[in-house]
Amino acid sequence: MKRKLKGGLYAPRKKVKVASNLEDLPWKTLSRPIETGLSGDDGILELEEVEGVEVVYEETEKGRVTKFKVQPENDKEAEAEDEDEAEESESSTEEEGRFDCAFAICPYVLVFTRSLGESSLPEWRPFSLNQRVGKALLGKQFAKPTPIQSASLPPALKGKDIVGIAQTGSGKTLAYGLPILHHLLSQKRPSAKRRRPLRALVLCPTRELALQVTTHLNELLNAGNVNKKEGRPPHVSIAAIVGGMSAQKQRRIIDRGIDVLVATPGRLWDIISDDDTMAKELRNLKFLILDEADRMIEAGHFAELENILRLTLREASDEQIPGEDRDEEAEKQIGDDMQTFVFSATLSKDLQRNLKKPMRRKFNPKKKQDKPASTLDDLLMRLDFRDPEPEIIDLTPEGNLISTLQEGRIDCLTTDKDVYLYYFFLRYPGRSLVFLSSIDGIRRLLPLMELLNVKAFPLHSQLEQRQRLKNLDRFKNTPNAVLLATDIAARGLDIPAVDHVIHFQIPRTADTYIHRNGRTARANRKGFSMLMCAPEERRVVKALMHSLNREENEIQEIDVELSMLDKLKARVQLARQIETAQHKVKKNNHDRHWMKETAEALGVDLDSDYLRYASSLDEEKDSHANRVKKHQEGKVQGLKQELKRMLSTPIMSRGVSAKFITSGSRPIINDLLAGQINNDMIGVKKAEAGSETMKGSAKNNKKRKRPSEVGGKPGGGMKTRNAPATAAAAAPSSP
Ligand SMILES: Nc1ncnc2c1ncn2[C@@H]1O[C@H](COP(=O)(O)OP(=O)(O)OP(=O)(O)O)[C@@H](O)[C@H]1O
Repeated sequence: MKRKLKGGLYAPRKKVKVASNLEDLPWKTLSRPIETGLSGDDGILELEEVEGVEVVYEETEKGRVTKFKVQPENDKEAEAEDEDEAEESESSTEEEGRFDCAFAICPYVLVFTRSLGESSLPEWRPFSLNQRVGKALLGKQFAKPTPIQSASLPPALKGKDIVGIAQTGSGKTLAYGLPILHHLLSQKRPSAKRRRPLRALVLCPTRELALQVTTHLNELLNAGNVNKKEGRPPHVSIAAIVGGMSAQKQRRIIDRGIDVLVATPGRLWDIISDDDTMAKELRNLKFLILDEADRMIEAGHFAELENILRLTLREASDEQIPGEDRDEEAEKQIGDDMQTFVFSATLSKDLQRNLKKPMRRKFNPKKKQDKPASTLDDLLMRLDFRDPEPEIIDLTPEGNLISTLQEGRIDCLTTDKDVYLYYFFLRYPGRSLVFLSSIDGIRRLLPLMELLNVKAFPLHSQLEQRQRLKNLDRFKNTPNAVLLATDIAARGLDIPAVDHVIHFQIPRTADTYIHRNGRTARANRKGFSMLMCAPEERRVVKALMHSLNREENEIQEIDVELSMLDKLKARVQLARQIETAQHKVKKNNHDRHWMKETAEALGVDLDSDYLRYASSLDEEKDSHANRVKKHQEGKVQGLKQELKRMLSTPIMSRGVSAKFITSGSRPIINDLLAGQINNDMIGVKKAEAGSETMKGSAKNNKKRKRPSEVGGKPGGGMKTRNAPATAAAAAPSSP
C-alpha cells in the first residue's frame, strides 16, 4: 500500500533522502527525565527520537517494502499542520505491520523507544505485542504475563479461538483484553469524522463485572498514556452497557461509535431490539468474548444471550431483526475472521472435551429441529467458532485450590452464626466479604452489625444500581470493612485486598464455592476463606467437598477462644434487642400512616369523608400512641446506652489482668511491648486468619467442645440445642 497524500505537502521535494534502513535515519538521543519513569538503567539502552521522516509503503513481488523519506528541515512545520488530514486520507481498516504501524500513525514526530518491550519488559517480548500495549503494561508495572496470559496470547494473536479456564484472580481479563488492544492499537487512530465500527463485544454476567472490565481495560490504556491525544479522538474507545443505568445515555455513547463494548446481555438485547445499526455491527465483529459464561446462564440471561449470539453466526444472514430491512452489503461481510474467546474459572471437563470434537453441533436457524439451547454446554456447543479446533487452555489447579488461599471452618448452630461472625471480625481485622444465600439474611444482619460498630455495606440485586456501586466503592475504600453480599458478588469482581471470604451460608455448588473464594487471594496475594457450617448444613458440605474431589474433613476448624465468645454474645443479644425495639417503633409509625403513604405513593387522592374519619380517630389514638412511642423510644435509647458502654469496654481473655499486666495467668506485657496486642480482645495476639493453629489435630479435637456445648455454663453462654435455621438460612436463594 502506498500512502495517499494530499496537496503539495508530500509532493516530491528537493534533496529528499530515501533510507531503507532504520539506522540511517537522523536519530537524536533524548534525555530521560525522572517523571517519564524511564530514567533508570532498567534495561533501556537509549531513548531516541526522529523527526521529519515520511514513511512510504511499496508493494513489490516480494511483499511490502517500507521506505523512509527524510525531509528537509523547513518542510516539517507545514506537515505538522496537516497531520490530521494526512491521517484521514489513509486507508483506515487494514491492520498494518507491528513496526510499520508506529511510523504510519505519526511519521514525522516520532518517539520510538527502541528498547521498550524488548529490554524493559523482557518477559512480554516473545509475544511481539504492539509497542503501545508494551507502554501500557509498563505503565501498569505488569512486569510479566500471568500463566493464563502466557498461554493464551500466542494462539489469540495468531487468530485462533480460545476457551480459557484458569483460577480466579489469575488475570483472565487481560488474557482476552490484550489481543483486542493489540489489534486495535495496531490500527490507525480512528478519525473524529467517521463513526467507528464496533470491533469487540465482551459479554459479562453482572453489571459490576461489566463495569469492572471496562475500567480495567481503560486503566491499562491510560497507564501507558497511549490512548488520548490532545484534541484527537481516543485511539481505542471502550464503553459499558449495563442495566440499572440511564439507557438514553448509553444509547448516545453507542451512537458516537465505540470499538469495544462490554455489556450484560439483558440491557444489550434491549438496545439491539430497537437499534438496527448495532445489530448489523454485531455481525461484523472481530472479537466476541464470553466472560464467566457459566454464570450468565445461571443468572437467567439465557434467552437474551442466545439472541445476541445468533447475530454473530455466519448463517445469521438468514436471521432477521424485527423490522430490519435486509442489507445485502452487510450480509456479505459477516465476519469470517471473528475470534471467539470464552473464559471462566469453572468449565466442566466434559464440555471442554465436547468442544474439541470436530463434529460440534452448529446452530442452524433454518433447521426447525434446532431447539433453543438450555444449558451452558448446549449454548457453547452452538457457538459459531470460526476455528475448527478452538484452543482449549485449562490451567485449573488440582482440586481447584489456589496456592495462596487458606481455608478454615467454624461448626456452630445457625442461631450462633452472628456471634461467631462478630468474633471473627474482631479477632481477625481485615476486609471481609460475607456471602449469604438470601437478601432477607442481609437485611437482618446489616443493622445488627451496624449497631456493633462493624462497618458493613450490603450488595444485592434489590438495591439500585447507583447504591450497589456506591457500596462497592465504600467497601473498597474503608479499612476493615465488611460487604454482606449475595452471589451477585461471587463472580469476577476484582476488589483490591479482600482478606477474607466468609460463607455465612454454604454455597450450593462447587462452582459457587470456587468463585466466591476467588474474591480473595487474587493475583498471588494471600487470602482466607471460612465456611460457617451449621449441623443441618453438614450434608451440603459433604456433597460440596465430594464434587470438589476433596476429603470431607479436609477443611479444618479454626480455633475459637470460647471465653471471649461468651462476652461477645452478650453484645450481640443486646444489639438484637435494640433492633427488635427499633423495628417496633418503625412498624407502629408505619401502621398509623400507611393509608396516607400508600395513597401518596400511588398518586391517589383519598376520599374527604375518609380523611375526616381518619383524623378524628387519629386524634383519639394520638395521645395514646404518642405515649407508647415515647416509651419505646426511651427503651431503645436506654438499650443503646448500655450497648455503647459494653462496646467501649475491651473484651478480656480469661486470666488477663488489666491492672497488673505483668501478672495473672496470662501476662500481656510482652505482647504490649511488641505491639502485638489485639485492641479489641485483650489477651490474644494480633493475628492473621489462618496463621494460628487450626483445630485439626487429634489432640485438639479431644479438647474441642461440640457446638452444642459452646458457652457451657447453665443458663448462660451459647444455646445448647440445635435451634431451627434462621429466616436467613431457610429462605430461598435470591441473589
Ligand atoms: N500480568 C499481570 N501482572 C500483574 N497483575 C496482573 C497482571 N494481569 C492482571 N493483573 C491483575 O490481577 C488482578 C486479577 O485479574 P482479573 O480480574 O483479570 O482476574 P480473573 O482471572 O478474571 O479473575 P476472576 O475469575 O475472579 O474473574 C487484577 O487486579 C489485575 O489488575
